[in-house]
Amino acid sequence: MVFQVEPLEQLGCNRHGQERYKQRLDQLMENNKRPETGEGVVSFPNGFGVENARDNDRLEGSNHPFGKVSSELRRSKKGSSRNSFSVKLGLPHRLVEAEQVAAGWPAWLSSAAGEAVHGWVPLHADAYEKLEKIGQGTYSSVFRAREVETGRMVALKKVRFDNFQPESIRFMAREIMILRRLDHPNVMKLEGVITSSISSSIYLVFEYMEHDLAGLSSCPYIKFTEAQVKCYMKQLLCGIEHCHLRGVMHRDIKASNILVSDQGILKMADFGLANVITPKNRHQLTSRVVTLWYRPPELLMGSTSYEVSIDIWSVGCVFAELLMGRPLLKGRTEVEQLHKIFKLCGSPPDDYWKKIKLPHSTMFKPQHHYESCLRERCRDVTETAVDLLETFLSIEPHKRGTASSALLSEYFHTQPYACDPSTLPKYPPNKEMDAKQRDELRRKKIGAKLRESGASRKQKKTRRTLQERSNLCNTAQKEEMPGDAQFARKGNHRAKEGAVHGGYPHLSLDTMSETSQATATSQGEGFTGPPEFTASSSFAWVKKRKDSASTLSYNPPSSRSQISAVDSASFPFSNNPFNLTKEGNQDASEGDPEASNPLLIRMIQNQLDQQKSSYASEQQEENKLDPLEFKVRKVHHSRERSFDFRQKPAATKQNLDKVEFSGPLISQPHKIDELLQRNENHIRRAARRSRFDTET
Ligand SMILES: Nc1ncnc2c1ncn2[C@@H]1O[C@H](COP(=O)(O)OP(=O)(O)OP(=O)(O)O)[C@@H](O)[C@H]1O
Repeated sequence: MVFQVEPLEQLGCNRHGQERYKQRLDQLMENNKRPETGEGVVSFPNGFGVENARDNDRLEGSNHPFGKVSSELRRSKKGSSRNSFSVKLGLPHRLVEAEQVAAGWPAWLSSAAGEAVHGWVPLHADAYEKLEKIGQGTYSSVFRAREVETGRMVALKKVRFDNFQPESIRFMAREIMILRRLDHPNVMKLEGVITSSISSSIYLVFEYMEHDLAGLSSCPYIKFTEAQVKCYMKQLLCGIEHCHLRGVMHRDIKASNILVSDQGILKMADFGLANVITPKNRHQLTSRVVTLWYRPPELLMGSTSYEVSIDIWSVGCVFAELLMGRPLLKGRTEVEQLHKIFKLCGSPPDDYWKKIKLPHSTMFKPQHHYESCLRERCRDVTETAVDLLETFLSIEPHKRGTASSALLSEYFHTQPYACDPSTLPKYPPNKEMDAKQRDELRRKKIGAKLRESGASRKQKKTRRTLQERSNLCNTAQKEEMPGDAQFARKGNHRAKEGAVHGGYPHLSLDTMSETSQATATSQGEGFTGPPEFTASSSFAWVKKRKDSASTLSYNPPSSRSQISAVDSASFPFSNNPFNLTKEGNQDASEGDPEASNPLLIRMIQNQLDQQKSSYASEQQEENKLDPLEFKVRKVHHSRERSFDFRQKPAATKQNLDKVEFSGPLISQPHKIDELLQRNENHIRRAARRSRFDTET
């Protein structure tokens, strides 16, 4: 039997992984000695990670410890992409699966995403001591852990699966494959994958990073010097340059996805939305990528044929955040985001609108031309920095330059130069999550002050009532589930997590009073999104929701909706069929004109519909080209995205299941968010279905 394996350097294994891998190979060779010679046979295909002829040549000629690349096998790579894994290995798919299962991979993983773990052996959970939770993403929870053997800290990203649907497994597989393709000091390295043949979960193992740029830049007592900003930007651009040169578009660059170690080393993380583009595989892409505040105008206008320049726009937003200490463009909806962009960067000239071939683009053309006010807004920033920022934030993608050209810009070649990462201060733990926690504490303090002053006697009464009910329900819970201590513990644990999340308090009965009050007092800049109702709270929630629903309903901060109303009202569209001017919306002066104009809602719906169909066609197109391109893209709406309707009380879910194509006049400003969110959920579901239809 011939075992085809990847050269270790292509696999990106760490030292321990490599040792384990070698041991495994020895074992395989031992078990498969040729009877006549007693020799084990291992050869190298041109497998995953070998991207070009230079790599192949290097490998073919090399005296690799395990053998040589077979040219024949390299040629066989041209087989159909769906079967490429087996073809590459020169083995029937079943045998490859069997081999992976023998190596310790669960069968479900091997059959759905064998290519991602090809050549690796799983790491063992008992090699790590899991510590506290340090991050929460849409599809994952991240934990700090200690490698038992070395005491080294690592981050374990636990990936959530949707009932083991192959698509959600492959979704994770794509992230793994992209991470394995990258190898750069400023890109997070995947060290291995923890799973076992009996386990139903998967952990990705990464080097532990103490901070992220969102947490650091929002910290009130941290003000970066110019040399420090240059140091971070230089590292970020080097990481991005590497990704782009390897054909990887990140598609979710934002301050919280840029991690920084205590040694000042910056690494790009979270490749969950990344995609590989090569001149050969140019196909339609989805425009529903990149977190709203960092999303470039062409995506907001529905482009499906964008390039790596979308990442450069996001880099510009991160750059501004580092310079100013707060996010630059904080839109609540796509329309508002685009409006903010035009107001800041200037609206594009007429010939831009003629040239661009974007669906509905003329709908977004402002009636009045906006001059850029970026320089005015960056009054305290040096000339070279604004020049670079202006380049990054060019409305026209080709004017943004590249990561390489940015690294050559004046900014990095004038004093003060970028400082050395090792000279950066050692900050206390500061992640986006910590910033949220700070926000939450601040809100609680304000709430406490209000209570003390007796200003919110009514609130106090409700809280007391809720607390009493909560106690009652806790008793009921205990009574109904005798001995189910684990359940109760889990509930408490989730509640604690909720408190840590700041903006997304998980409601469970024992914290209900606290979180509802936090929601009620969460006004002002710290808009962090509506509360999330967890499964752990559903038991008591079902019992009590009638009574407490009014207290627990979500009210977005009034200040934000006011800002939005002012901004949007002053944003006249040229093709103004909706009369979206200040005057035209005077009736709705209390709310967001977007929210109060059913025609605009329809316009947004049109855009969403269009995106939905382009998304579906992208999926079909991607499925044709690469069987592993399958995932439902995460729809990022900055902090709104934890709004999970599935976990809403049943009574409201019914209503929420309806799609509103042309809703009635909506008076509350926050309704537009719900409407958009609801429609997006429908789009996601529809896209999932369409992908399933294509796959089955
Ligand atoms: N290597 C690491 N070291 C320390 N913290 C990490 C590491 N990787 C991730 N985190 C933390 O966990 C959070 C979530 O991780 P990540 O962004 O990879 O997950 P995700 O599910 O893809 O999230 P999102 O929904 O934001 O895209 C990060 O914002 C970060 O704070």
